[in-house]
Amino acid sequence: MKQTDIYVLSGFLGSGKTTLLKEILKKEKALGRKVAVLMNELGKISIDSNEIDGDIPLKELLGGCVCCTIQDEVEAQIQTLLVQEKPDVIYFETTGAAHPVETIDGILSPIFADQLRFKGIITVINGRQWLERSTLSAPIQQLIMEQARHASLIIVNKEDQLTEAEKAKITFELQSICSHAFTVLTTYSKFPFEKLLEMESHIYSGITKTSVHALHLSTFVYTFKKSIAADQFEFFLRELPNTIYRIKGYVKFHQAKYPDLFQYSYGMPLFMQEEMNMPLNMVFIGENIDWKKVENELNLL
Ligand SMILES: Nc1nc2c(ncn2[C@@H]2O[C@H](COP(=O)(O)OP(=O)(O)OP(=O)(O)O)[C@@H](O)[C@H]2O)c(=O)[nH]1
Repeated sequence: MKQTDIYVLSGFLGSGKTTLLKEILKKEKALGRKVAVLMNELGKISIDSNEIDGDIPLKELLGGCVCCTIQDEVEAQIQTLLVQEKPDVIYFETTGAAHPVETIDGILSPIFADQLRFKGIITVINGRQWLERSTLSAPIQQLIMEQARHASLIIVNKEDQLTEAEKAKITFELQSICSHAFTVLTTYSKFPFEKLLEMESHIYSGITKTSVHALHLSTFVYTFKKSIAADQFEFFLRELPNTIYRIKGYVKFHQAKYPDLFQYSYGMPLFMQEEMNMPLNMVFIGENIDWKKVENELNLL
C-alpha cells in the first residue's frame, strides 16, 4: 500500500510558517514529488492560501483549530486528499495556537493511519519573540515551549532582527531544551531542505531503531487481527506508561457484534459502541515509549 509522508508545520502566530511553506514548495517542485497542502487558520477567511500556487492540491480548514473544534473535518480532508490526489507528501500548516500532541491526534485517524507516514514536526520560532517570551502570558509561553520541545527540526526565523550574541543565546537555550532536534537560524525561513528529507519517520512500524528519534514524541499504529477479552484490555491500559498521551481506534471484544471506538486521553479511557464493522486499527501517541514492548503486549491479548 502506498504511504504518504506527512509533515506538520508548527510555530506561534506570525513566526514565518507560510513563508516556510512557500520555501518548501519551491524545493518540492524541483524535486518533482506530488505535494498536497492542508492549511488550518483560525479566521473564517483564508489569507495565506492565496499565496500557494494554484496547481498544488490545497485543503483549507477555517474557523477553528485542529487541536480542538475541527478534528473531524481534518480527518475528512486528509482522507479526501489521500483518495483523490494520492500525494507523495502532505504539508499541514497548523494555526499558531495548535499544540503538537493534539495536532498529531487530529491527523492520524484509525481509518487511514496506516496510509500515512508521520515524518515529524517542523517548528518555526520568531527569534526575537523567543528572547522576549517572559513578557507573554503563561499559557502562551508554555505553548511556544511545547511547540519547540516536540519538533524534529527547529527553524529560528527572523535572524535579520538578531545580534550575534542573541543568536548564540537562542541556539544554546534551544539545544538544552530539545537536544534531539536540528536547529537552524534563518531569514525568511530559507533553510537547508535536505534536513527535512533526512527527518526520520515517527511512526513505529515494527523495526527496532536505536536512533535518538526513538526517544521522542512518536506514534504507533497497531492492527488487531482478532477480537480480544475486555478485562485483558483494561489490564493492558492500567499498566501503560503515563507518557502515552493519546490512543484512539477500534477494538472488538469477544461476544460484541461490532467494534467499539476507543478513545484514551491522558489516562482517561472512553468506549463507544459502533453500529458497523470498522478497520481494527489503533493509533498511539507517546513520548519516550518502547513501542516494541507495547506491540508485544498487544499481541498477547
Ligand atoms: N524581518 C523578517 N520578516 C519575516 C521573516 N520571515 C517572515 N517574515 C514576515 O513575517 C510576517 C509573518 O510571516 P508568515 O510566514 O505569514 O507567518 P505565519 O507563521 O504563517 O503567520 P500566521 O499565519 O499568522 O500564524 C510576514 O509579513 C513575513 O513577510 C524574516 O526572516 N525576517
